[in-house]
Amino acid sequence: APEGHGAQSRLDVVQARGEIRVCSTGDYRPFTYRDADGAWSGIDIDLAGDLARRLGVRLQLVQTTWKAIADDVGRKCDLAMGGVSVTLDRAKKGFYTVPYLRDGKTPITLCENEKRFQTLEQIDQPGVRAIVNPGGTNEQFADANLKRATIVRHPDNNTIFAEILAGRADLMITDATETRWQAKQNPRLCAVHPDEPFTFSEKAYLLPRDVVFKEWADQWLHLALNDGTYARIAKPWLG
Ligand SMILES: O=C(O)C(=O)C[C@]1(C(=O)O)C=C[C@@H](O)C=C1
Repeated sequence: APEGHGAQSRLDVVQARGEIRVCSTGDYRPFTYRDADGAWSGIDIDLAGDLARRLGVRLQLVQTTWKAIADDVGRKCDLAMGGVSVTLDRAKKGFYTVPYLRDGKTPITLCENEKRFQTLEQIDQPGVRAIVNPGGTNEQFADANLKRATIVRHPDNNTIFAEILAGRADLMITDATETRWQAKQNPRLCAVHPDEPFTFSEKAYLLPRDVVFKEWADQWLHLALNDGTYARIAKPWLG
């Protein structure tokens, strides 16, 4: 049957096409990164490779943004991978696989300021500049929790940490996994209590509303989590 046939699962569409299209933002290390030459890397890029291999199709990565990601799934691509948090709003538009990683929001700041920004009350003060990337759960968290501090919206998540290093922002509140990675790359940046973040969240892959496709993706991810594939792929990124 041709692509788009109503009763057909996307699982069949992808196999008939011989290619799976995976949306990713490419701006969120260590999950997904796209360099200036367009080359992709990251935990979820490697896992997308494993998924395609085990499904027996080619992998095509498709550029998306945090604002557009939930709408692009099912239109521009078959699923989205790359540090996507489970949110109940996105779950109204699509399905998620089982989760594969636990995370939560925590601050990252210059090491010399680490003691000043331990609690939300310390951070939410006049004169404190909290920088945030728009479109995802970081912005939602900042809008919901920062009433007195200044929220600096910075469109490019790849240069956001340089803004803190340059002194144009005091801190960012983002996922603990990202704060650990960025602090490792930049010795002047410190992750603030990344093992005790302010929130609980989980990472999973976002799919269209298609139970047959979700069933296969869940079985693949469950297997990868339990047969050593996930551990092997995540090790160089998560340490
Ligand atoms: O929106 C999500 O699901 C994310 O987890 C992505 C998100 C965000 O929350 O904005 C998380 C951390 C990165 O700094 C960039 C994007």
